[in-house]
Amino acid sequence: MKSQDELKKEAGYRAADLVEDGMTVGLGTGSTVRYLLDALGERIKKDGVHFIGVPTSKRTADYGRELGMEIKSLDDVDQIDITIDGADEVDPDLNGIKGGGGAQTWEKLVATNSKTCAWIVDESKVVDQLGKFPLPVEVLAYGHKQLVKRMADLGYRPEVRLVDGQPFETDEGNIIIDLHLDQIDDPYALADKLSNMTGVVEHGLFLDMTQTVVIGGQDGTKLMNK
Ligand SMILES: O=C[C@H](O)[C@H](O)[C@H](O)COP(=O)(O)O
Repeated sequence: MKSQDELKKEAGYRAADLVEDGMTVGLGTGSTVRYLLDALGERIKKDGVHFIGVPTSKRTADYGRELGMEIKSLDDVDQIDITIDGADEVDPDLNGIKGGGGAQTWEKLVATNSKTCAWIVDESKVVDQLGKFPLPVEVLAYGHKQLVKRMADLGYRPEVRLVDGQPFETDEGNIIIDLHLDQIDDPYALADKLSNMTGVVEHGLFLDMTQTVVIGGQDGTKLMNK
């Protein structure tokens, strides 16, 4: 039986084949994406493939540069051909939850400016209904305690994400509130509600944003297409 990490690696390496010479590529964030970056780094060294990488976090930008990639900010490119990113949960409609690493705001910005998107996941992340994974919401630090109260009143079971007892800080200097919802019956309605809450920067519901999911599984790597 392969470990979850091996399945992430297989998905990441398979998705690296989606990148073609000369492309501008949105580079996601997380442990699965790290394998994608490794695979792309190998293609740069072995085949001399050249592409421009648009990172979705400082971590990805740093690691991409280390591997010899040309890295540009979203503001310095005209368009992105494909974005490849991880996900925390994916449902049969290819909607998903992202932000387990706190990077969902840049991830959504890069994804919405891409011609096409692909997610790379291990099979444990494919679910019938979204919501078991706590939904990450990036919020401004100022006033976040009031926002936590409002979310609690709405029954969202909010929890400020902590690292070593201190609030986790995103690349934009904001805070993450994780919502322990258990199940999300209407992701579109919830997305609207969260987007309309003052103080919310971006939530981790990614709806109708990806066309392909590359799934690393015990029986091999499979593709789900919209
Ligand atoms: O903020 C982080 C991202 O949305 C990640 O892509 C997501 O959390 C999946 O991460 P991993 O590949 O580490 O499970």
